Amino acid sequence: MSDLIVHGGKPLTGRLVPSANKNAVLPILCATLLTREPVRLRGVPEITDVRKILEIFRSLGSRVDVDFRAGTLEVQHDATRFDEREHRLPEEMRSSILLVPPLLARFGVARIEDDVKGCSLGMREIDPHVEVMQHFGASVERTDDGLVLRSPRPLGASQHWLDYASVTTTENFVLCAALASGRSVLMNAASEPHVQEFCRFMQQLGARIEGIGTSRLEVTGVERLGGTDFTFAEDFHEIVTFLALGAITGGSVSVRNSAPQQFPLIDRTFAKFGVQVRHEDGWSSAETAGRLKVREPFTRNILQKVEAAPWPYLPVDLLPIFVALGVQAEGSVMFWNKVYDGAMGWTAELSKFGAHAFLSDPHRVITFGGKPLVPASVESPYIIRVAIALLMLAASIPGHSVIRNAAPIRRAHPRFVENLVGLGAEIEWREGD
Ligand SMILES: CC(=O)N[C@H]1[C@@H](OP(=O)(O)OP(=O)(O)OC[C@H]2O[C@@H](n3ccc(=O)[nH]c3=O)[C@H](O)[C@@H]2O)O[C@H](CO)[C@@H](O)[C@@H]1O
Ligand SMILES: C=C(OP(=O)(O)O)C(=O)O
Repeated sequence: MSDLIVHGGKPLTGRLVPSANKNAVLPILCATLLTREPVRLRGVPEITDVRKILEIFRSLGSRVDVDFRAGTLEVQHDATRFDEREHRLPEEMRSSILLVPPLLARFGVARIEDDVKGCSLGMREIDPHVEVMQHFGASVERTDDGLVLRSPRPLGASQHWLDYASVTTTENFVLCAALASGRSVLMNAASEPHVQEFCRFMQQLGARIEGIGTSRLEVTGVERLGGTDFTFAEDFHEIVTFLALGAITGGSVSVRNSAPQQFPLIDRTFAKFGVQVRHEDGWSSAETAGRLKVREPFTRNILQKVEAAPWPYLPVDLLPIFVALGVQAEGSVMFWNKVYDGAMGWTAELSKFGAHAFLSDPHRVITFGGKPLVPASVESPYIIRVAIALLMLAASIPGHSVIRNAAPIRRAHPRFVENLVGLGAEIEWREGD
């Protein structure tokens, strides 16, 4: 178990360059398996999920040359082989499922393990993925510990309309369609910044994709994909995290941000807690005039609210970070997670800090913020941004707090503790059983 020990109450101040977005890096890594040509990636973060994917690449016989200090990765899958009886996809990460289309395209066979669940946010379905593979011509067989899929090569083109705008299902559709024979169309496609970044990478490999950033993606299959040299963009999750850490501790953090056009709704959400975000010359910063305070709506008798849903709504993964602001801000806010049915239960843990948060149903929680808080020892569920939300509160409360089981942070944020120490935090990892 990895715990975070925090001596809170210090304002965090300074400038930071964020890392790449795990949810762009992982599908892009999986996509490299579609080509036999060398691919060079820059800005590769040293996070556990990346290590797991590189490990499976090595075990498949691919060439992997990574330098995490420089952030560069050279990968080539020319001598790669896959045996469904021998190889297992990485566990405890959702992105494992993104290895399935490249395996089908290259070897005509793939496995989906029972454990491709990722963060414990509630039900994480595999049916939409299986349906996509079936539309492209795959057959599916259930085994004791997962599914085995087999498909013709090349895959046939597909016209498909998703039940909902699923991030990884959209990416899997594009991965299948890139080398399929003919024109494939996906309706109700996801359009998150990481989905767009992934599609741009696919274009660099030579994939023919139209409609990036919209809910209709059209992909015309090509015979083969080439190599490329690609630099990852900055992670909006990490930008928001550091801005929020500055605001909640009464400090001021500036974060490099090359895509402020993605931020208008995020900025308005910060403003609901009295935090003003500014974007200038490629940097974003957050300022608070005095205490955090919830902005009262003009409509009488309603609560201020933050709604999270598929893009272009506020991303659900950011919700815990705003819940932490809600706990510290004077006033009440309703948080509404429209995606997951089990992502809010962790808020019971907030009472250990002396906070008042009420779980109204599996999707909604109300914070009654601005109460005096005390340091505490709290337990994080296996949810990356919840570990961060608990840490934000610990950092804002004077005294000694412990976030038990904070290791999920390492799935997405490289050098997280080092970065916070650089901003003036007193925080360290404690490794235990
Ligand atoms: C590796 C990766 O990229 N993971 C992200 C990806 O996961 P992932 O692609 O697994 O998430 P999906 O978009 O498929 O949504 C997750 C679950 O939410 C439910 N659902 C979702 C949308 C909807 O309109 N209705 C609905 O019921 C479904 O049960 C679904 O299984 O997107 C999620 C939603 O942004 C993020 O939390 C994850 O961090
Ligand atoms: C929930 C997340 O990741 P995953 O889907 O891999 O669990 C996340 O990145 O916040």
